[in-house]
Amino acid sequence: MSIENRIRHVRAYTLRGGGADYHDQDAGHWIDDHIATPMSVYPEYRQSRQSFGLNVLGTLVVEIEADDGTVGFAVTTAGELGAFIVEKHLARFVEGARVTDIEKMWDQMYRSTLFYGRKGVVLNAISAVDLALYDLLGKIRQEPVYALLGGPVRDELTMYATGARPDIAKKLGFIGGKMPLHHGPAEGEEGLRKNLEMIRDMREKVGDDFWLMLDCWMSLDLDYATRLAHGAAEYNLKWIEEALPPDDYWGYAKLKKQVPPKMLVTTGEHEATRWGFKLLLDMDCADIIQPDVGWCGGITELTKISAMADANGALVVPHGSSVYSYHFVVTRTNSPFAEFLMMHPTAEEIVPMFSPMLLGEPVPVNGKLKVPETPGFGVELNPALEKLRPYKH
Ligand SMILES: C[C@H](O)[C@H](O)CC(=O)C(=O)O
Ligand SMILES: [Mg+2]
Repeated sequence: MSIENRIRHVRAYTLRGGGADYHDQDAGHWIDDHIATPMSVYPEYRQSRQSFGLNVLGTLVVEIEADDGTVGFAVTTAGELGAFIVEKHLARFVEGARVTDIEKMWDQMYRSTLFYGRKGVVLNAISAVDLALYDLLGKIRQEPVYALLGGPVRDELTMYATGARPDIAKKLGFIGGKMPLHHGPAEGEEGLRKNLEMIRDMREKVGDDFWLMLDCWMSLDLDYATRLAHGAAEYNLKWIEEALPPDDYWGYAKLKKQVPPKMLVTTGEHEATRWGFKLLLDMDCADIIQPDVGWCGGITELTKISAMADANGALVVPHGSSVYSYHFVVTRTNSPFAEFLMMHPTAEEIVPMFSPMLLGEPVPVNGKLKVPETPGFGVELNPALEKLRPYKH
């Protein structure tokens, strides 16, 4: 095997049922239980995020095969739309290229999609190709991706858990627990009271020394977010996450100035590319930025985002992203811990974040995660799942 290997073929598939589209869960899951969203202004869309289409996309799987038969792959949220973009547009910049030339492929994918891309599904699709290229290069070089990124700066990752049960997360050894917010501004003062009551109740359950955080999933306005933050200070809330819509950079800049001392403002999971994150950083919108590695542009873009954040004194704690986050976080001092999304329906047990799609996906043990040393990202696509290939080029 040689780094002179060239890419023979790119294939894009779709899969349903959890996995990279982790919101695509069965009824009754904590992740779809009256969570505050930008759609909560409409009473008919308050109870379920699936009711307004949160799970419409499904998972995109990108496979990239080198001329020696080695196959790298990656998954993200982008479904059939992403499969079209990869097969009909992006594949041309990848097939025939040297497996090492990831920077050039990324640049061509990004520049060629500017007229309809820049963020959203197009960046999800570019991310999946980028991650599959890293997986392929790691497999060809017989090295884990973290070794391609300069090597680890720590032996294992410290993890916090996102889910409905921080009290159980504490028992499982996590460093902290992040809860979803349930009521948005349209649910008035009673909703605000219920939100604060939930934090108070959880603080009582977990005691003083455990981190408690709140994920607001873009649902608030500046006034409500400020009042919520000040109300939650009494319960020592560590951070308030994604309080405002992602385009409201001005609101985030004000919120960061208005929150109580010591409370952190975090955001960025729905942001993409170095330019999007440059706005967040230049405008001093957040203490911690949270790029999703499968949505922000992949590892190639995350290295740039991370360097910029480091120079601005901001931490980078990627949103979700499973192995794609773990391999990155272990290589960066300004990413001191990582997120684990509790995908068990009641958040009471640990199941792999992208379950059931990946084989070999690592999970935290006593709140610590060891990143696999196996080549590439160290996982395989579960062959028991029936994947579709809706477009062929
Ligand atoms: C729990 C949140 O609403 C969302 O589903 C996940 C998320 O934003 C996060 O993990 O962060
Ligand atoms: Mg979040």
